[in-house]
Amino acid sequence: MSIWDQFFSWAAVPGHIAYTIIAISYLLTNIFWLRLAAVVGIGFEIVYFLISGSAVWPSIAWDSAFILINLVQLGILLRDRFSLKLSDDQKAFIKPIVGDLDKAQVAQLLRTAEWRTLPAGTVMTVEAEPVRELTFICQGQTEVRVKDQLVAHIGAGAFVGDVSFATGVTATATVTTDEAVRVLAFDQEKLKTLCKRDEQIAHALYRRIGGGLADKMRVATGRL
Ligand SMILES: Nc1ncnc2c1ncn2[C@@H]1O[C@@H]2COP(=O)(O)O[C@H]2[C@H]1O
Repeated sequence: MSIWDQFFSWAAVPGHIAYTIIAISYLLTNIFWLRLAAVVGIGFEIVYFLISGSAVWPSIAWDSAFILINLVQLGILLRDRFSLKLSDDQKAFIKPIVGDLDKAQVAQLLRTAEWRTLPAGTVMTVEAEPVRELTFICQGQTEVRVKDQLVAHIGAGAFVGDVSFATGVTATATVTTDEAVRVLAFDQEKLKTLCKRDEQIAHALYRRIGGGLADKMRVATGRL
């Protein structure tokens, strides 16, 4: 049989399906759908090996191992996805941070954080002291003081502690709540560990922090 006859034969159909799905999986950025596509694609590849009469047992054994690895990871992702229980308010608050992360990644991200309501007058960071948390303000207003001078007010949608999180330095300002403030407080250490493990989460978070710092700079220079 010529190469073309082989390529267009019925026996090659599962192979074409397998490699098309695997190629599509390379284009996916959502880890859940990527793994699912990989399992389906590799499954078709095994069928292809079996019906094409060229059962290559070492390849089938390796394919089975790849499917098993992906199924275990899919199980973990599904467990994380189902563990995510958020009110509509909470979903709206975190939307700017999580972007288009998978639900399982959002659940992992939220495991490093705590929802809190801080009463008026709460000191969130003290200038020149270490910062333990990266705090995202969901509702309410805070004041930012440097050397006891008021330099800014920051509110919903902004981070407090972003400079120390990104650079590892002590607090550049003292931040105090002006009123009751609803926050999502991330443990910096846990968050850094998660960012090392998952580049997509790190990318989404640092993009948001970068955008927030640019906004703060624009406000600060606009006042000059
Ligand atoms: N000029 C400013 N405008 C807005 N926010 C600021 C300003 N200076 C400091 N901050 C915030 O105050 C925080 C104090 O802790 P960090 O230095 O980690 O991160 C700082 C910023 O989140």
